[in-house]
Amino acid sequence: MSAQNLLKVAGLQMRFGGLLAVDGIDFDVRPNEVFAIIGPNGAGKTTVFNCVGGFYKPTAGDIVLDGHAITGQPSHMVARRGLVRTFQNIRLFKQLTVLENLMVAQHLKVNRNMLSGLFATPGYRRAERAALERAAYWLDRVGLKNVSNREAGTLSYGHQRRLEIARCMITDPRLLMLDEPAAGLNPQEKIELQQMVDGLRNEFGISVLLIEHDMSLVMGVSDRILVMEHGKPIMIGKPDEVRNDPRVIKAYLGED
Ligand SMILES: Nc1ncnc2c1ncn2[C@@H]1O[C@H](COP(=O)(O)OP(=O)(O)OP(=O)(O)O)[C@@H](O)[C@H]1O
Repeated sequence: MSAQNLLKVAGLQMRFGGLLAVDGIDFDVRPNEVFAIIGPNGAGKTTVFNCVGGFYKPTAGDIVLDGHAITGQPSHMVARRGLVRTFQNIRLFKQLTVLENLMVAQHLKVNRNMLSGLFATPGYRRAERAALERAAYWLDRVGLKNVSNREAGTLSYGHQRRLEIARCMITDPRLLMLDEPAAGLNPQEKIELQQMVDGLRNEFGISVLLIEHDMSLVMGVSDRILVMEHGKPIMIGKPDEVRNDPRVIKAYLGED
């Protein structure tokens, strides 16, 4: 891997029948960087996310994570390489408790040996204890300690978003992909979300790839931003460059 990038996307294209939803998208995400993708509705942001995260197989292009080609690999494979994501429509195990959601996330990663689980070997019990400790740490870290035994589906929207992020972070990712994390949050929750993203990046050295419509969050948290329109790139730049670029203003406001 080049020290310059953790994720490299080149010539990405995704066609749905006659529709070119994404075409000619190139960008990289550097270590410890928050990189956002913005653009009007239907610009192709989610499609890029789904290609990078292993949910779609792109029609063309290359996706390289940490020096490994992951183009077209399924999401569980890219997750093993340290790329995890949240969803626009939150996807938790709603009938499980908050704590159970964090335990399940770890079992997918560490406990692949069913026999040791069945016979509760010392190694299994040790791993289970460690998993509980990690869950307790993350509950505390995202402010959900007091609701650890509540069913996830009964939490407020803001708390469900935090749990989704904790569930990603507990797997030790290198790249955290957040799909419209501010959707449905109130102004105070948005401020807390921005602080959380910033804090996670600083403390754990992760990179963050973000899709978001809330401009104050995007401008406040991102190092660089890719602006898309009709599946194509308009520009990549720092928040100030993007904010003042006439092409971006035109894409959002349309032509008179
Ligand atoms: N599975 C699919 N099958 C067919 N067309 C699709 C599919 N997914 C997305 N599209 C189309 O691709 C285009 C880009 O959609 P996409 O959801 O990626 O945009 P977006 O920028 O994420 O939009 P939004 O901000 O509204 O979420 C749209 O025209 C959409 O209708």
